[in-house]
Amino acid sequence: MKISPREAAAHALENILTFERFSNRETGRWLEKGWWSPEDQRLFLLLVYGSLEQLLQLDQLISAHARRPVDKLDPFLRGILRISVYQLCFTDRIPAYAVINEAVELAKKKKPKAAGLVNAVLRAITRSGIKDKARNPIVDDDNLQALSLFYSHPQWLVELLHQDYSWTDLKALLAAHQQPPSLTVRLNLLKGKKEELLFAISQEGIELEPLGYIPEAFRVITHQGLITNSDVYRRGLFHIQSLSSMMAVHWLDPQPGERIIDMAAAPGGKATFIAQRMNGKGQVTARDISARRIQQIKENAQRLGCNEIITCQEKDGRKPDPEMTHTADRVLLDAPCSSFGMIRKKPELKYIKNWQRLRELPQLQYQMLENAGKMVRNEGVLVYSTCTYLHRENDAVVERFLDNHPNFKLEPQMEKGTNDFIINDLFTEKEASKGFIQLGPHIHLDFDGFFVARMKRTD
Ligand SMILES: C[S@@+](CC[C@H](N)C(=O)[O-])C[C@H]1O[C@@H](n2cnc3c(N)ncnc32)[C@H](O)[C@@H]1O
Repeated sequence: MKISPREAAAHALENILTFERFSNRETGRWLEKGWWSPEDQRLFLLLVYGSLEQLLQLDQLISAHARRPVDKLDPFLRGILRISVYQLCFTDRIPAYAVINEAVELAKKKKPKAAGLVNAVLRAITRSGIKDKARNPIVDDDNLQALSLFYSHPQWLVELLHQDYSWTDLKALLAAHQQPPSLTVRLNLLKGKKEELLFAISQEGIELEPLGYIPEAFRVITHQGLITNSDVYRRGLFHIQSLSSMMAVHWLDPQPGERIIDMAAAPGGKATFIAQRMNGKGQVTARDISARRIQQIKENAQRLGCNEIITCQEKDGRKPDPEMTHTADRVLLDAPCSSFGMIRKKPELKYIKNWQRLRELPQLQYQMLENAGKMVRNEGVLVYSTCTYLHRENDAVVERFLDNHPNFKLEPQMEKGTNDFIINDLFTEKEASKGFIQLGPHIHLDFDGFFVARMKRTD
């Protein structure tokens, strides 16, 4: 039965936070029902993503006014309160009385006895004049607790980031996480010339603008409904991909006819771009530990028309693979990581609670990098990337690998020549000449947080 965008947002929020569903999948699931007008779809997304972005502030207000911790509230009521407080404190377009009425009606539908509590909490928050306080930047500097609350990042995460970032950079980073991310796509030049693809895509009401850094990269300006439901998407004319992801493939610099191994390839964003950069000629081995996610590589490769040169293999990258020793021209290890660089797109990542996994990541990454290195031929290239900011998962892993393998050296790919377009627009030549780069949305606006290092083997 069709429900309103507000009711769906309350459910979606709780599914994401309680059952740890990814926000993109959960919101996609609701949008696919095709229930709402474009305006209502936007409202739904605003309520889900806005509430996730500001969750800690919202919860603090709710707990204070409900006189009990949010986690003691019924999940659906909690969802209603969260999206309503978000509207009261962080949006201007809906008057307070309308927000409160809607919330009370929703509560009555499922939990009639709790409608009074919802009404009382929301009225008290409205009367408290909290709106301006919630939005004003904190004046009080260097206070971890204040930063944590204001930017809605748990204190442990702020502390973790502060181990690697100065106060100024930390604040800029947290603030950048509150900004909406760009939706970027990669044109699939295996399916036609750039102009032909752009024309076909525009015919379906999807407006794109070029992004100077990478020739295949475009920002989506307007589109109707779910972009993945469009015919041009289904026909594989483009792939939704972050600029950072595309850049990692440019750093790898795959060439037609080569043999490339992608060690952690699912869902295949980079593997399919590698195949595209090779003009569909050569051999890409796309491996992953997850059989379910390998299926996604296959679907993407099929849709993008590069399935003939991509071979999928279910493989644990921690285990050595003697048969493949020295066989690859280039190996990409886009390692499993804490993914904090994706917070703008998946704000729920801020609230993860799997500490054990976080602690184990550097060792997992190192083990996989060791095995990746063994597969590279002499004079071949090894690229290590992650979508996180933490030194211990990035430079520290690479440094340890280089210390133990003197036959590998960092290689500055960004020399004058092949990849000038990236240097000119994004990095200074000095930055680009180090052989690795840490990207962050506080400096490189359109990019997700990302790390890439390029190494060359010389025996
Ligand atoms: C960052 S994602 C890869 C994204 C992919 N390169 C792309 O561009 O679409 C990391 C991947 O590592 C895989 N993974 C995790 N542990 C692994 C292991 N021990 N061996 C191989 N793959 C692993 C995960 O299943 C996940 O698909």
